[in-house]
Amino acid sequence: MAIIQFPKDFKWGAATASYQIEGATNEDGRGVSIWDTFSKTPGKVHNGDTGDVACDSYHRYEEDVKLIHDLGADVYRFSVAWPRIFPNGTGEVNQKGVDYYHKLVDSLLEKGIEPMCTLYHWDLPQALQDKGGWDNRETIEAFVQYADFMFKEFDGKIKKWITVNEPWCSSFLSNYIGEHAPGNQNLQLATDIAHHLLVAHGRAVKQFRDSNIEGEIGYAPNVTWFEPYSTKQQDIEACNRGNAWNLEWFFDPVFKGSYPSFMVDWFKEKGATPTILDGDLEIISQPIDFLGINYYTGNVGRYKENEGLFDLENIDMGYDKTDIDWFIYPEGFYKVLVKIKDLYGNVPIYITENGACYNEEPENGEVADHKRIDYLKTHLTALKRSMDSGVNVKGFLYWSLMDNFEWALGYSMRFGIVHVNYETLERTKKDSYHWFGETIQNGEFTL
Ligand SMILES: CCOCCOc1ccc(-c2cn(C[C@@H]3NC[C@@H](O)[C@H]3O)nn2)cc1
Repeated sequence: MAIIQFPKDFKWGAATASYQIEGATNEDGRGVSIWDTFSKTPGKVHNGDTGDVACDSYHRYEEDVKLIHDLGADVYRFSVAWPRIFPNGTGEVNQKGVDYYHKLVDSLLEKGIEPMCTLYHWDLPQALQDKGGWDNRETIEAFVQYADFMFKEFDGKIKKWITVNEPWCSSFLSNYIGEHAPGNQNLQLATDIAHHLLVAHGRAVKQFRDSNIEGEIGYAPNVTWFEPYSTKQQDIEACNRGNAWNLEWFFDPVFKGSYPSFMVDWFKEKGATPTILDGDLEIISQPIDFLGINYYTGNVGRYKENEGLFDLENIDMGYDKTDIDWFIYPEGFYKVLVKIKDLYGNVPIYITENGACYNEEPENGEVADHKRIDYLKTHLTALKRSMDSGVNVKGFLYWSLMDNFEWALGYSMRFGIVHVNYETLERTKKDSYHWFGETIQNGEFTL
């Protein structure tokens, strides 16, 4: 039996996001977000689910902070709903929204839990979307105003800031694939939105530096891993393209100040070129203090002409899948982290999301989610392998603290280590919660 041990100063925690857990979408002056609009559009979200109630964390945050404390977490990652602060995206501040986040943050600090705050986790004010959303560069200005307000309002309380969560999801998944809000399907639009999200990130980092705010700032891109089916150059190059859509496309501009040329050429062939203004890449490549990494799944890929955007087909190798139909592929977690180190050096990394979807319900007040424990064991082992290979990982935040609104899949998919009964809103600690808590306490686990 192998023991997997983590450094004594390794930070452990869990993550959530505003639209997925808060509810109270029409309370205390909150403005409408694009996910309120999208979830209320027939056919967009499973079962017509919306975030109107979600986990009702807006009213139950003290109970949730106790769950985080009882877990033994060092850090809690949450996101701020931009429309709670600026209901119209810009202009007048909604003090009741600000007050809510002070109560949440104060409750965390009182229990010795470090808040890690994501500024943009997809709930863009609808008022900004009505003016073009992230396709309109004015939204960048609005984001900088929002970020600047939050930096100064919470200076000294929040010391780990994340500008943008998973820009690939907010650009390509939301505006090319069309599965997330606002649901466009246009590659040029998505490419420009991806660029504007990166500019917004860089502008917020510069504002943070210029304002001498205490703490650290980064962003949290999502990554996946395509392992070439064979050593054939076509398979290797197809997988490189698939990986680069999440990796190099969103990392090169930040760490190298340029887009990856092999992908620029590929997108050009597909009719899409990012609209870059003078100074954009200089702004985007503002140095960051840490990198958030979100990893869930990977797979084996093979070249197939005209398959998808990258002539890349997924091969079903028969790997086990979670209940959201994603392959369980911890090897990919190890490989993508080593590739990040090799490409971008040793920037401090926090795993800001990693988790498994399993939909067990409580029986006699318990949830025997042992497959989620197995997922955690294999992925934490892959993570430690990367650390032993020199990757500078500082912490791990499980996605998610509790079951919540899983975007287009609504409440049908459960990632939580705490079960939520959406009828009663009762929380039930799952077996994985207890296993994770022991791992945090011991700083190790046995494979
Ligand atoms: C090629 C076709 O693809 C169609 C679907 O493509 C994807 C890709 C990725 C996702 C996805 C969902 N999550 C979990 C969330 N991360 C942030 C947090 O809010 C979690 O709820 N991460 N990635 C969904 C769909």
